Amino acid sequence: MSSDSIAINVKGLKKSYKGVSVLNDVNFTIESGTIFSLLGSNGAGKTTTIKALTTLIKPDDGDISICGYDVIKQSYKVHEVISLTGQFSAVDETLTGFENLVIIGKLHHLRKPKERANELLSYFDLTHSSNRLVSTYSGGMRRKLDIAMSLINSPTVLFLDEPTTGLDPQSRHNMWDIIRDLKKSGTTIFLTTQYLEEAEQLADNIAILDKGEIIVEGTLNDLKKLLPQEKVEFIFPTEQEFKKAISLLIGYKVIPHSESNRLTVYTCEAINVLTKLFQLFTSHNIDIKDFSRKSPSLEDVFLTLIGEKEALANG
Ligand SMILES: Nc1ncnc2c1ncn2[C@@H]1O[C@H](COP(=O)(O)OP(=O)(O)OP(=O)(O)O)[C@@H](O)[C@H]1O
Repeated sequence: MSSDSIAINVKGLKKSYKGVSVLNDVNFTIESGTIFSLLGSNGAGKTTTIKALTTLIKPDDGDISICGYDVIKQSYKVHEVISLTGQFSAVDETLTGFENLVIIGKLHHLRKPKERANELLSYFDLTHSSNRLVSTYSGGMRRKLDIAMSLINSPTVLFLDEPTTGLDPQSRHNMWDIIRDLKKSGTTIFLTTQYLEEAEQLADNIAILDKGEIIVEGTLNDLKKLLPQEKVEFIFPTEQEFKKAISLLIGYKVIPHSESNRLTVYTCEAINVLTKLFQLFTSHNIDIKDFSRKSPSLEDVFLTLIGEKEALANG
C-alpha cells in the first residue's frame, strides 16, 4: 500500500479511563475507498476507538493519521476530511428534515446549503418528507437523515458507529445499499457494528476487537480460513438422543447446543462427514429431526476466537 492510498493509519493506540485500560496497543491501516469494519462485543472499545480517530478524545499514546494528517497536531485538517454518525441521533426533532440539513450546511459554511440539502434529501429518498417535522419520521428515516447530515461536507472518510442498530430488516438492507453506494463514490468507510452479518455483507477488511486488543484482522475469507471450511448440523428430537450422539462423536470438532438439541460439527469434508454420521447415528438407533450443511459464518469465527482466547487465559 502506498502512503497516498492509505486513508487511516493507527499505530500503538492506547487509552485508559481512571487507570483502567480500554485500548491497549491497537494497530491497523485502512486503504482509501474501502470499507473497514471493527467488530466487538459490548464494551470492547469500538466507540473509544472511533472517538480517538475523530479527535473527540485524546489518546494516552500512539500515532493516528487520517488522509495523512495527524489527529492531534493537525486536527483542523482532519475535521475537513472526516464526518461521524454516532450511535445516538444528532437530528433536531423540532425541525423538518430540510431545516436540519440546511443548519448543518450553514455550520459548514457551504455556499449553497439549500441546494445541498435538497440533493441529499433526494439521494436518500426523503424528498417527499422533507418538510415534515423529524418527530414524525420512522427510525429508518431518522437514520438516513443522520447519515445525510454527516455527508453534508462530502467527507473523504466517514465514520459510522453502529449505523443500523435498532432498524428493521428492510431498513437495514436499505442502509447497506446506501453504504455500498458511498463506497462506490470513493468514500472510505469506518464501520463499527455488533451485527456480524453486516460486516460480512459490507466490509473489505474486518478487525475483531476484544478487551481493547485487535485479536484478528483480514478479509472475510482470511477470517473464515481460521476455521475449517464447512460445518454440518444435526438436530435431535430428544435430549437423550442428543447426548447419545455426542458420546459417539470422538475425534470430531463438535459444538453442542443443548438448548435446542443441536450439534454442529466442523469439517473440511462436509458431504463425507454427513454421510458417515448418518450411518453412525442410524446404526445406534438415534433419530434425527433435521440436518443441514453450512459454510462457517463470521459469527462462528468470532465465537471461536473469543472462546479460544478465554480458554488460553484460563489456562
Ligand atoms: N468516559 C469514560 N469513562 C470511563 N470509562 C469509559 C468511558 N468511556 C468508555 N468507558 C469504558 O470503556 C470501555 C469501552 O467502551 P466503548 O464504548 O468504547 O465500547 P464499545 O465497544 O463501543 O461498546 P458498545 O458496543 O456497547 O457500544 C467500557 O468498559 C466503558 O465502560
